[in-house]
Amino acid sequence: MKIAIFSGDGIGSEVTREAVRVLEALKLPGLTLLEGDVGAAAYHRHGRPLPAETLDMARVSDAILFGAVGDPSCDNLERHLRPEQAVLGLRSELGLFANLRPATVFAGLEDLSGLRPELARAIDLLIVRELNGDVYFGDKGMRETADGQREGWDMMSYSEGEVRRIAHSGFLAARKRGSKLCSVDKANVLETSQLWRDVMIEVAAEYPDVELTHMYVDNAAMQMVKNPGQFDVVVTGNLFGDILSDLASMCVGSIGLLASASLGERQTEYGTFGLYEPIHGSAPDIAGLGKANPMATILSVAMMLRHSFGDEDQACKVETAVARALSDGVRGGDLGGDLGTEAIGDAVLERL
Ligand SMILES: NC(=O)c1ccc[n+]([C@@H]2O[C@H](COP(=O)([O-])OP(=O)(O)OC[C@H]3O[C@@H](n4cnc5c(N)ncnc54)[C@H](O)[C@@H]3O)[C@@H](O)[C@H]2O)c1
Ligand SMILES: CC(C)[C@H](C(=O)O)[C@@H](O)C(=O)O
Ligand SMILES: [Mg+2]
Repeated sequence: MKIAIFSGDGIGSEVTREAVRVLEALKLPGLTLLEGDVGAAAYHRHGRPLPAETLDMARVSDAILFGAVGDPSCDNLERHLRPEQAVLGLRSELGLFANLRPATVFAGLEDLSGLRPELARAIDLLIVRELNGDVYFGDKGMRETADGQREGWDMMSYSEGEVRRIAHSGFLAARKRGSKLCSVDKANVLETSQLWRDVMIEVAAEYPDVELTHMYVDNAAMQMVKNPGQFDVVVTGNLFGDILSDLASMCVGSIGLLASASLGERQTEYGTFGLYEPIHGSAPDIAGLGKANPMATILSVAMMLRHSFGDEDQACKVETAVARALSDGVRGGDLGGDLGTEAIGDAVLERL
């Protein structure tokens, strides 16, 4: 089994290093790790954030472990050269349209949530975020209006087929959990969302065992803080899912804890091909200081074991080691403690 490691920029390489230590400690038979350049690192070395060699490496791998991309020094480059294009390019080139972002409160962390402990305790939700469409991938540009002002524009759209396939991902995920699916949109204002809602209702007919509800995204943000325990699976578009998942992360305590899996249709001999990454970014404010919490990336390895290698036992082993570390009081700066990235990695490894 081949895993491509794309650690990227900022804390990306720091957190990925710890996740790779965990992966190696599992001694999976026939494991081969490949390393590729992405993001600002790739731009400086190859002139592009997603070099052809990296994409080729992704294509011959069974799964990808991704750190993070983004560097303030690149924020004024032409858009196609910016580091973020690496992760966007991998998602679209590899057809990884279903992004699973689970958010659950770990025992002992209720007091560290941004919410009151009694609200936080009930959080056990999964955001299913569409990843290949929406305003992210529409035409965009800068132009000049008739009265000589600069105008930025981005086209938002979803085709019926794009909504249908993520609807199935949402319903199937709900069926494996509490059978409740909340579709989040902005159908009161956007045609893109009206189509989204119509298609969700059509697909619901195939899943009579799953309860489908709808919520506008502004209300969903409010409800996530008011009563997050009401959510089981949330299915939503690319932009709303991006925002709601960062919100959910603080409801469970820290963005340093939220893992993700990005899946498509490709099957390998081991399972579903996927890209696994923490939901956070390259955190330039703490990059190079050894302060980042690597748990989100380590938990992404667990998701990889589950989805791409069908190894539920090893996935649970990794998740249990992280949960034990947290219940034993292992805390990085993001959770009010003072342990560094490597010490947190050590703590998880000791509990594997
Ligand atoms: N998938 C990705 O590669 C990805 C995701 C999000 C943002 N980004 C990029 O990352 C760069 C920085 O973005 P941002 O600052 O908006 O978001 P960010 O997620 O990088 O950081 C937000 C805040 O959370 C903190 N934080 C994030 N991860 C942490 C961790 N593991 N441990 C402790 N603290 C952590 C940071 O220090 C910062 O204060 C930008 O270039 C952005 O485009 C990349
Ligand atoms: C870096 C950026 C393109 C990315 C996104 O918006 O999808 C990030 O915020 C994420 O959540 O993975
Ligand atoms: Mg994001």
